Amino acid sequence: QEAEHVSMETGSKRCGHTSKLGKKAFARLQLDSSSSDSDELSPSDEDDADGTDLPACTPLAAFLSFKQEAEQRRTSQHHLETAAKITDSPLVAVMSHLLTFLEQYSHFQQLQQQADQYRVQLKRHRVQHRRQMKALRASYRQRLKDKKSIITSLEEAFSQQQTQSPQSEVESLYGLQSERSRLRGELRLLHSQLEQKDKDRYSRIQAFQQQIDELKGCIEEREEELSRLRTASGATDSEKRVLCLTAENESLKQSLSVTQGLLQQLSTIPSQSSNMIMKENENLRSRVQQLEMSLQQRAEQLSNLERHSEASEWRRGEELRKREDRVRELQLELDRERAKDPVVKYVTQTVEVESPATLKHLNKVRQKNEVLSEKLGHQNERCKQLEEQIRKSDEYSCNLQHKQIAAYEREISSLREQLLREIGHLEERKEEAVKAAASCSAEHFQNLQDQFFGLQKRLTSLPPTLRSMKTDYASLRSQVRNFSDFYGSAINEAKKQISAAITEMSEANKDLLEKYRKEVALRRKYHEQLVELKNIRVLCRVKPVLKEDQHEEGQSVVVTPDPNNESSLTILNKGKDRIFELDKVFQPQATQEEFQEIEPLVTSCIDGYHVCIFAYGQTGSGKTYTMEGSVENPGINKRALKQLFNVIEDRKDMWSYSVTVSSVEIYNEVLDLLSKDGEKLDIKINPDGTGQLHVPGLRVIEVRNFQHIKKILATARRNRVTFGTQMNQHSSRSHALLCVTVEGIDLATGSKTTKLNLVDLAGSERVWKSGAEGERLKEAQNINRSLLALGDVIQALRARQTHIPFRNSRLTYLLQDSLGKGSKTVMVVQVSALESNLGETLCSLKFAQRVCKVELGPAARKIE
Ligand SMILES: Nc1ncnc2c1ncn2[C@@H]1O[C@H](COP(=O)(O)OP(=O)(O)OP(=O)(O)O)[C@@H](O)[C@H]1O
Repeated sequence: QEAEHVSMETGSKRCGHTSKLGKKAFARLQLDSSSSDSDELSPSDEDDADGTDLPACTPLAAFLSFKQEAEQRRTSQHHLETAAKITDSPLVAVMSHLLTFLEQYSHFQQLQQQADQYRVQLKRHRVQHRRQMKALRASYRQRLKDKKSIITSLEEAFSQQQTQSPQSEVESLYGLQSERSRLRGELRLLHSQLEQKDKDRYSRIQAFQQQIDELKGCIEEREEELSRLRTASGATDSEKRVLCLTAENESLKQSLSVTQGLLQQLSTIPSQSSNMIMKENENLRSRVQQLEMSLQQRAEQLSNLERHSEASEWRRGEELRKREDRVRELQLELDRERAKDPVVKYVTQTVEVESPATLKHLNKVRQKNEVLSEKLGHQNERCKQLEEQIRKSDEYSCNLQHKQIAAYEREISSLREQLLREIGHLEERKEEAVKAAASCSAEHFQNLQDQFFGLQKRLTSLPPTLRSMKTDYASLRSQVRNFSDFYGSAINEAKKQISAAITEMSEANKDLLEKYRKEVALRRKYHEQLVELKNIRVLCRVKPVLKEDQHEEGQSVVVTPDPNNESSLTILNKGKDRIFELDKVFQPQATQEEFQEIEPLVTSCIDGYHVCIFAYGQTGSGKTYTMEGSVENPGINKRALKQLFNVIEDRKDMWSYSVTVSSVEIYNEVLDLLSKDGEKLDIKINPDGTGQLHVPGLRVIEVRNFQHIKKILATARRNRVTFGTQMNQHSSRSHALLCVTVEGIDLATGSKTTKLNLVDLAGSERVWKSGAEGERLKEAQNINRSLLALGDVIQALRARQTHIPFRNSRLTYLLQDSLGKGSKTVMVVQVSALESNLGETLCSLKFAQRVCKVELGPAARKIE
């Protein structure tokens, strides 16, 4: 409860802090934007803004603050989840969830209000943006108009230039220069405007930077607090606070990074636009410079032309003047000569008549006159030529002027076209930039709007859930309030009850244990009495299913030992379960070590009882495995003899024992397994008068120790007849009988002799199944006959007949001592678990049950 209380407190504190932060951000942003925003609202926008007392701020700031709130809400939920994990109680976890939702509810309410305000602000901002865009477009249009007017004025200037004289051209050049200076002034103005814009942008960036610094300060504060709380040891509240603060710091960092990202975006957008404007201005400047240069060139050309025309005019004037002077001179001379004419005529007439000297003079004058007239003709011709030259030069200068003007015109028109293209291009680029900026801002607003709508939807869907959870929470809270008391008292009560029950139980257990011990002792006593009376025990071992046994695929297991009752086994026959009760059933997975049942029998053997252990069962069911075993897993034979030597060792102070061993094989005939000559033997009654059976010629070896007997067993095993059948690859085709005779001399009283027969019978088999033919068939028939005789003996013993047919077979004849009255016998019936062997398994188990019912009577010590 305390944990939840603390988390609630921290949550509310966090809320307060966040709202403070939000307000701070709003105030700051208001400083940036209110001056330009507040006076541009349309009436409809003002209507929208009615009822909200929050200052106007940019949607970006609103969005950031909103995001921050959402992050904090998420982290607070995470803290409560962590708290629930710590307290490790489902009820407290539910409580914490409810608390989270309550906290969220209050957050959502605040957020809803903020969302409304943000929407209004968004609208305002959109209107403002539209206006800004409109103004921008208008300013661009105005500037375009200005440029067009400049071009038209230039055109007019050029057209005037065409009509004007060189003097007027010079004047228009002056006009153009003044136009150029005016344009320069305009450019300067634009530049200053741009600088102003840059300054504004810089101040806005500064404001954002300040905001970021503040956020960083907040984070540092939180981190300090966090480290302070971390140093405080082991307080759960502090840990929670630490977790809360860590999460807050994370969210603050996130919002900081978001703000920085947006700041970068903001800083890049204006710089892009300013870059564009700068570029444009640069282009315009270079264009103006080009124009100026071309104007200057044209002015220079015009002045050159002027100078050239002036010079040619002057030359022409000079030439004309000279010619006029010369014509005048010649005219005067001509006039003078004409004026002299009557005197000469008279003289001539006089000369012709009167004097050869006069005639000579006359000829001279005439010649002179001819020369002069010739000179005059030349002069006239020269005058004509000069006139022609003047006319040509006039024509040339006129052509030159026209051509140059046409070239200028062409140049001007091409320049004008180029300028128009440039302007068109610039206009297009401007339009594109404006469109891109508009689409970008529209997209941005669309995104923001989508986000707001999404959040709004979420907010609208949450309140009903929150309401229901709130009611649940209230009821649970009241329950939880009383829960700790109730829980404590219930636990105390339960503890008391449990301790009482434990004491009661322990007392009852003591009684039960006592009773159980008594029961166990009684059971053991009765069992021993029963064994004493019955003296034949039947053990069953189920062979595990080996790979080589599965000749057919999909064979099912039909033999199942009862896991709860170690003397019962179930056979599934034709869909029905048949239960067999025996003295003990060993599971398929039973190991060789589990055959401790034989240990007391070995001790009985030393104590003077005749003991017989024999294995019976279908061929390949594991008889030899159980009796002999392998080198790694020795069977009953080795274990029994080891036990025998152990007991002898224990009793060596009071008893002196000698152990002899013989081994026979009943394979059609009786054969000695310990001699190599393979001589056939016969069973006879001992002529010593004890009435016991013996086999004359049988090799009997005295055994010194256990190691010695291991070698003897190996020899017997080697000499045994085995062949492969379909049922067993190493089928023992004979009954093997290991006969151990123990002669014990009581060092105090006298001596006694006992026998331990360990018998591995040949397997009962169905001839058709084992595939026996010829010699094997004969063997099988012999085996089956001797086993039949064993069955008859068992039947007779069970029926307590006076005549027991021991002599019907060599096997029963040899086992007469061990199966007869007063002996202790253990039969290990081996069965296969597979369905294919069900028939043999049933036969073996039926035989085992018959043996179970046999009573050999109380065992008798054979003491001499
Ligand atoms: N409990 C067991 N665990 C592992 N292998 C076993 C087990 N019982 C029998 N086998 C294996 O099954 C095979 C047949 O066993 P075994 O020769 O002992 O049968 P058998 O009853 O003596 O047959 P037969 O009567 O034909 O001589 C052997 O290879 C043996 O190792």
